Amino acid sequence: MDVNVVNHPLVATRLSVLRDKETGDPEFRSTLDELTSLLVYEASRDLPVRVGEIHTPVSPAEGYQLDSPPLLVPVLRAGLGMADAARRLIPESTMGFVGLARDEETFEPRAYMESLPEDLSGSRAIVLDPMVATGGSLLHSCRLLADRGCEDIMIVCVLAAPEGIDRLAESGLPLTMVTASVDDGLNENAYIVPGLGDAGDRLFGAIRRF
Ligand SMILES: O=P(O)(O)OC[C@H]1O[C@H](OP(=O)(O)OP(=O)(O)O)[C@H](O)[C@@H]1O
Ligand SMILES: O=c1cc[nH]c(=O)[nH]1
Ligand SMILES: [Mg+2]
Repeated sequence: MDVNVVNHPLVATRLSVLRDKETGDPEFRSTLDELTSLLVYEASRDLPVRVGEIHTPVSPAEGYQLDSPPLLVPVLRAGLGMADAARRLIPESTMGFVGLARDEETFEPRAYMESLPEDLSGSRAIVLDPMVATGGSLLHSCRLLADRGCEDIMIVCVLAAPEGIDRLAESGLPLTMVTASVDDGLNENAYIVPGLGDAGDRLFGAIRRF
């Protein structure tokens, strides 16, 4: 699996704000929004374009449109914190949703929602989730897309653990990844180290679900 770790001063500074435990929830939300714009800019670099003629006020010129814009798929909850920025950057996109909550004893994802097009034959998708820890949640999400025929799945995340990357790479699914950092690994609670804590809780508050 191709993993693009975006090496850029603006990415590094925003990631540091997200990592800092002193960063409050409103700043966490706005900084994740900014960082997502930078990551999606990178992720969309190779999207195919169609060339046609447009007219400036002065003369004809070459114009470009995205050819088959991607399906954006935020993984609830935390991926919702990336959804607005991604859609702002690619307004031609459509959006589907997957809802998962990791069982904090087994570390396996529990699915509670999916809203995706039935047929994704030949299409591409950009999956949004700030955290790839064990990789279980992203594996589940990407399988849903591949089972519908999606042939090109790009994961855009903020942090990925090597364990999660290995699991995704071994899946045989058509995946690539854009991330701000590959961190050291997982602790005994399967949290990313050094990480940034629980992204969903920092965006939306801690709630007990099961
Ligand atoms: O790689 P994994 O080990 O599966 O862990 C990563 C998942 O955990 C977090 O979501 P969580 O389950 O906490 O749900 P939330 O976004 O609603 O908080 C995160 O946003 C990922 O979806
Ligand atoms: O470090 C982690 C691991 C899973 N989910 C998170 O939000 N953070
Ligand atoms: Mg969470």
